[in-house]
Amino acid sequence: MSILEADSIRYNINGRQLLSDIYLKLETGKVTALVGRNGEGKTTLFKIIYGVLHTEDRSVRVDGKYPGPQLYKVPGVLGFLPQKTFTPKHLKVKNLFSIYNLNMSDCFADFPELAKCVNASFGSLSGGETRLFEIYFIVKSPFQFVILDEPFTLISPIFIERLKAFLTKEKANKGILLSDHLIHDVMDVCDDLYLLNMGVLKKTTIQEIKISYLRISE
Ligand SMILES: Nc1ncnc2c1ncn2[C@@H]1O[C@H](COP(=O)(O)OP(=O)(O)OP(=O)(O)O)[C@@H](O)[C@H]1O
Repeated sequence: MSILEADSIRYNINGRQLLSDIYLKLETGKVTALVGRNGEGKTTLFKIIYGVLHTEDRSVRVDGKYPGPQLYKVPGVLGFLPQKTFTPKHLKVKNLFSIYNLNMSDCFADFPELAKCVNASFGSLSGGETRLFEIYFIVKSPFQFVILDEPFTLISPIFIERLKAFLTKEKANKGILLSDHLIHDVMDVCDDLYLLNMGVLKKTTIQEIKISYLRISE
């Protein structure tokens, strides 16, 4: 098992303390979820952990060692799915599988509805198809950990169900950190759950989220 710990993270934006003294732990074999309302700083925290956004106060350890501030430069440790698409539109889907060195049949076994896209150029796909392929490429790439920023958003219900099954299977090989506003889908797949509220990150439970965040009383 491997552990990634993000510790002592603070970040100020326009004089406002967006993140204060954050501690977050990821483990391989688990899906860890981060929930919080719009603008709470979830994406900002992801970018800081990944190393593309600088802050003076940041400590990220992988198995107790410090790989350096730009984790994205360290091979095989951490992959990141941003909210916006990042794949060049002119590339054909089948060529992307070659670039990522991934097997198309494996992908279409998990997502049969995507098989029809194999000869299409990436730019001609629907928003949901685009998103699923990018999630697939990041999750299947040889990283110990992956961060998925809003993987369920923009995806149709059938694809969400397939994606949840896929993530539940793939966590056997890696640690997955995700955030999404589709809280019920998040709760279906997560093993560990954190709530980001007013700059403070707190480990929580599904029960607590239902009561305090979704206002569902049972
Ligand atoms: N480059 C920037 N310049 C100024 N403000 C920014 C910048 N990037 C983010 N912010 C602000 O920082 C806050 C946190 O943004 P962030 O995108 O991290 O939130 P989030 O929790 O991911 O939100 P959402 O759930 O809507 O995606 C927001 O108030 C946002 O407007």
